[in-house]
Amino acid sequence: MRYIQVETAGALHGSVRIPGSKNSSLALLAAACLADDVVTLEGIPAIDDVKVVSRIAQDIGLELHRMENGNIVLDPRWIHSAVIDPGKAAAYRASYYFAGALLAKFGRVTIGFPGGDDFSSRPIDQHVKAFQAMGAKVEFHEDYYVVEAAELRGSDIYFDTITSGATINSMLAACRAKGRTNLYNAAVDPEVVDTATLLNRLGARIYGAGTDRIRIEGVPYLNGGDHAVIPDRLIAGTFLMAAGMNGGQVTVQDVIPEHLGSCLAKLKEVGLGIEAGESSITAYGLGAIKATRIRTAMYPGFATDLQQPMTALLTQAKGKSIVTDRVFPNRFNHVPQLRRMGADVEVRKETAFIRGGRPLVGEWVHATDVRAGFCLLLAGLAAEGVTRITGVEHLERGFDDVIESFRSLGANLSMMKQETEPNGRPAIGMNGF
Ligand SMILES: CC(=O)N[C@H]1[C@@H](OP(=O)(O)OP(=O)(O)OC[C@H]2O[C@@H](n3ccc(=O)[nH]c3=O)[C@H](O)[C@@H]2O)O[C@H](CO)[C@@H](O)[C@@H]1O
Ligand SMILES: C=C(OP(=O)(O)O)C(=O)O
Repeated sequence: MRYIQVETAGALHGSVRIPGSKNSSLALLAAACLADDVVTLEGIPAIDDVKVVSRIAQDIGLELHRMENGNIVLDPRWIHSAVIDPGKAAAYRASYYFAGALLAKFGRVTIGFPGGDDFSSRPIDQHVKAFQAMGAKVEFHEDYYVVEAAELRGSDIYFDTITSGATINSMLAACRAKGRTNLYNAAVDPEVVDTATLLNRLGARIYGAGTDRIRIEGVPYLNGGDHAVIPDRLIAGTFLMAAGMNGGQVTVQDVIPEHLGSCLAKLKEVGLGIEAGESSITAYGLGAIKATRIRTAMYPGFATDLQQPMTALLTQAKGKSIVTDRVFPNRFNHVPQLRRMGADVEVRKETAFIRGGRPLVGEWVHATDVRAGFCLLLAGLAAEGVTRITGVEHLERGFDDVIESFRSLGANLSMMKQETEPNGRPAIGMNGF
C-alpha cells in the first residue's frame, strides 16, 4: 500500500510551474484521431489518465509517441479498430471522447462506459442525445455501448444542462459530419475552446467556442498540425489555496489568469492577497482567513473541482462557511475524512456547513478521488502531527508531480510504501472508516 505522508512544515513559500490541463489533454488526444495526418501536442502531462490513453491507442492502431522534449506525436492514419476495451474505458472519465471522434471518422464505435471520479451519478444522456440528433443509433449492453451512423448529419442540439463533456464530444462528432451543427446551451469552459482551437488548426470549421452557441460546419477531412495544451487551472487554483493554509506565499507560473477569475475573486474575499501577472499569479496570506459562502457552477462560476481544496482552506477560517455543490451535489466524500482530522463539517443535501477554526490533527485518511486527495493534502499541511493519505492512485490520475511540487514550496511530503495495513486500523477504503 502506498500513501502520502504530510508533516507540519509551516507556511509554503516559492513558485511552481503549472502543467498542462488534464481535462483538455484528454479531449485533445481523442481529437487527434479525427485528423488525416500527424498531430503534435505540447504540454500533455504524464498522468495516469494519459497512460490509459496510450494503451487504448495501442489497441486501435493510433500511433502515439512521447518525444524527448515531452511532446506527444500522434499518427492516426493507421487506426484499424473503433472498439475501445470496456476495462480501459472505465479506467478514466474522458474515454467518452473516443466515441465522438471515432464515430465521426469510422461510422461505428463500440466502447465501454466511462469511469473517472466516482462521487455521484454522472450521466452521459446529453452525449447520447447529441449523437442521436446527428442520426446515430445508440445501443446499450451490459458493460459497453455501440454508436453507429451510416452518415452523420449536422443538426440543432439543445443541451438540457450545461455540460463540458457533451459539448466537446458533440464538436468532435460534428466537425466531420455532413452539413451544419448548432450547439445551444453549450459549455463555455476553456477546455471547450482549447479543443476547438486544435480542431480548427487542423482544418475544422468551428465558430463560437467559448460562447453558449457553437456552430460547426462539417468538413470531409482534417489535416495534421501542432498545438500546445492550456495550463491546468484546477491545479493552479489548488496551489493558490495551499498558500492560504498556513499564511505563506505561492506563485503559480505558466498559467492563464483569466481562467481562474471566480477562484481568485473568492480567494480575495476570504482574505488572501492576490497579484496576477500576464502568465503568473501570486497568492499570499494577509492574516486570518474569513468564512464565506460558495456555490459551485459551470465555468465561469466557481469550479466544482476546486470545491474540495477550498473546503480544506475554509476549515482554517474562523466562523461558519457554507459550500454548496450544484454541479455534483454528492461530491462530499472528503468530508468524513476531514472530520477524522478534527474538522467540524456537516453535510446536508448538496451543502457542507463548516465551522472553521478548529485545530486539525494528523490522521490516516483516504482520498476517494482526485480533488478529495488535494483537499486532504492541504488539510495535512495545517494539521498538527502526521497525516497519511491513502488512495494515492486518485491523485496520480490528475497530477504526476505532487510530491516534488509541494516539496519545492517547503512542504514536508513523502511517498511511502507499507506492505501491511497500519496496526489495528484498516487504512484502505471508506468502509474501514
Ligand atoms: C474529464 C473531464 O473533463 N472532467 C471534468 C468534466 O466532467 P464531466 O464531463 O463528467 O462533466 P460535465 O461538464 O459533462 O457535467 C456537468 C453537469 O452536467 C451533468 N451532465 C453531464 C453530461 C450528461 O450527459 N448529462 C448530465 O446531466 C453532470 O451530471 C453535471 O451536473 O466536467 C466536470 C464539471 O466541470 C469536472 O468536474 C470534471 O473534472
Ligand atoms: C472529476 C474529475 O475528473 P474526472 O472527470 O476525470 O473524473 C476531476 O478532475 O476533478
